[in-house]
Amino acid sequence: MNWTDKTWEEIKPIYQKIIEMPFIKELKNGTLPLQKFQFYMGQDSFYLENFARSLALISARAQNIDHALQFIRFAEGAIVVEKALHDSYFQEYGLDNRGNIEPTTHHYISFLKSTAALDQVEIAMAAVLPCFWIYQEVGNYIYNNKVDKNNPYQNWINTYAGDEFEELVTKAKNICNLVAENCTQAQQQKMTQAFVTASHLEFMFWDSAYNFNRWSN
Ligand SMILES: Cc1ncc(C[n+]2csc(CCO)c2C)c(N)n1
Repeated sequence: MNWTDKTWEEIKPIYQKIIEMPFIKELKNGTLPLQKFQFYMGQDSFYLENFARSLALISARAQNIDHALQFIRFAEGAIVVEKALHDSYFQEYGLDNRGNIEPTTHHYISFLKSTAALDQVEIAMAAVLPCFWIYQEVGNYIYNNKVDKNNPYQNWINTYAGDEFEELVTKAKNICNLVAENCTQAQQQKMTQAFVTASHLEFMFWDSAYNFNRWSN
């Protein structure tokens, strides 16, 4: 079994918890209160900016020039998604500014940036993979189980459904499998641990938006 298939097995319980969480259920049904989505969008703007910085760092540290090219393209993609938030979705969903970096966002972006800067680059590649892969799975889940044609969040949901995004995720997975082949068992385990941590943080990111977790409430 390749590294990605093995690793997905590890996070299946986390993924299941994500699919069942109220944020995702209500996003799928179109009943998510607007304020919770606004909180999420504001935090996601910080996340995307710093996710892109982490990807650019990974690109700079990648040993293989094709991987460097791919990661710098991922970084560009994340900045483009952030710009789409600021330039169109903020207005569409009535948000005038992104607010402050709240605890879970702070935790997640600190984890990504420190991993990208200080850990072995293969571990950093594993740490950013759940961002792609979980969104693809959740996007497909929402798309395949949609209930209401007039979901107010449909435009945003569409960002993560579709073939173009799927291609991106396949590229990210393939790179992880290729680099894992040249890692020792111990290094592969560290890659898996980074993937699991990021998956927990993906759960927390939605959960914290649903509960408006702030430094001070
Ligand atoms: C907390 C959080 N995690 C993952 C994504 C998804 N995502 C953001 S950018 C990108 C790839 C673009 O190169 C993907 C898949 C998100 N929006 N917010």
